[in-house]
Amino acid sequence: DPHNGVKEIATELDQTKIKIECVIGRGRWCLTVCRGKLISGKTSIPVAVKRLKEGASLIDHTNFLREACTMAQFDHPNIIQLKGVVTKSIPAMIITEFMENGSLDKFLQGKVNELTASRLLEMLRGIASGMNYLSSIKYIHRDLAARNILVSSDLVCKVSDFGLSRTLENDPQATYTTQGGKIALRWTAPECIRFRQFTSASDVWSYGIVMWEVMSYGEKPYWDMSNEVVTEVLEDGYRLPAPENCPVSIHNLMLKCWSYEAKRRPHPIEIIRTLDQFIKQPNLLLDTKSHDASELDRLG
Ligand SMILES: NC(=O)c1cccc(Nc2nccc(Nc3c(Cl)ccc4c3OCO4)n2)c1
Repeated sequence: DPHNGVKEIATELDQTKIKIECVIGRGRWCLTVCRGKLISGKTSIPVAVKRLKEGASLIDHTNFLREACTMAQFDHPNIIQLKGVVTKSIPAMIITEFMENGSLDKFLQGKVNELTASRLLEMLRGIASGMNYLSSIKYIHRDLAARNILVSSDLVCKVSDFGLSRTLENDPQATYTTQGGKIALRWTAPECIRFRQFTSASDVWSYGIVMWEVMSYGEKPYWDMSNEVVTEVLEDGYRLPAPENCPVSIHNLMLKCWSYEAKRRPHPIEIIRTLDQFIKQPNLLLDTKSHDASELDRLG
């Protein structure tokens, strides 16, 4: 029961120590995300504050506290860090570290000439490390997507939006399946769509889509193809093509994540090792076709 669990595992903060500066995001009518400061003695730290408005339903309140309980259990540099909660006064608040660059999908859009392939791989490596941590503690995210990754001022990527994972209720990309479940279809493995079989291996499929989003600088997976056509062509073996200037070996890793059989997809630790090799030896990224020194420069 998140109403009791949150008291046991999350730090209750004094709401007088939280100074709200501005609204930076809005969810459902009852949820806002603000930038603020958490005051501790003579110092203060920048925080993000998710607030649940008075009058929110019991379901909204339960999901809100469930998200706090979930985040309170995590401790990893690539998972959003919970600083504490306010539950003893209204509005209820979840306070986390502040991620200056916001969501990864929006951050990447318009940065084609600013971020080198090497920088993109570092970001992907961080997300894979966060996913590996979740897999190691048997936590299935169910909604890995660039919109649910946050970016710090020094471009560290952190997995976030956990309260939604159980229900996907608030994800605007989530639609209802014919069986009545709610999923973000373009990021979801076939076995989840067909049988609701969510596993760490289906998170790896979603990670492959995140790889494609990152290497295409925030392009929408499958562009304007309808959900029905996406489902159909995936069953026929179609997979997203390599984004422009994406090294063949990176696209090959995406394709492995999109193996139809879950057991054939790479384990997160394999993904980390592969990305580490590419980061340490960019020459491994040189495609099979002929290239010149400028290709290495472009890869950064
Ligand atoms: N448009 C934006 O949302 C935005 C823009 C710029 C910076 C941040 N930054 C940012 N940093 C950290 C967290 C969040 N959002 C968030 C999440 Cl995702 C889950 C739970 C929770 C949150 O804040 C407190 O509790 N955001 C968010």
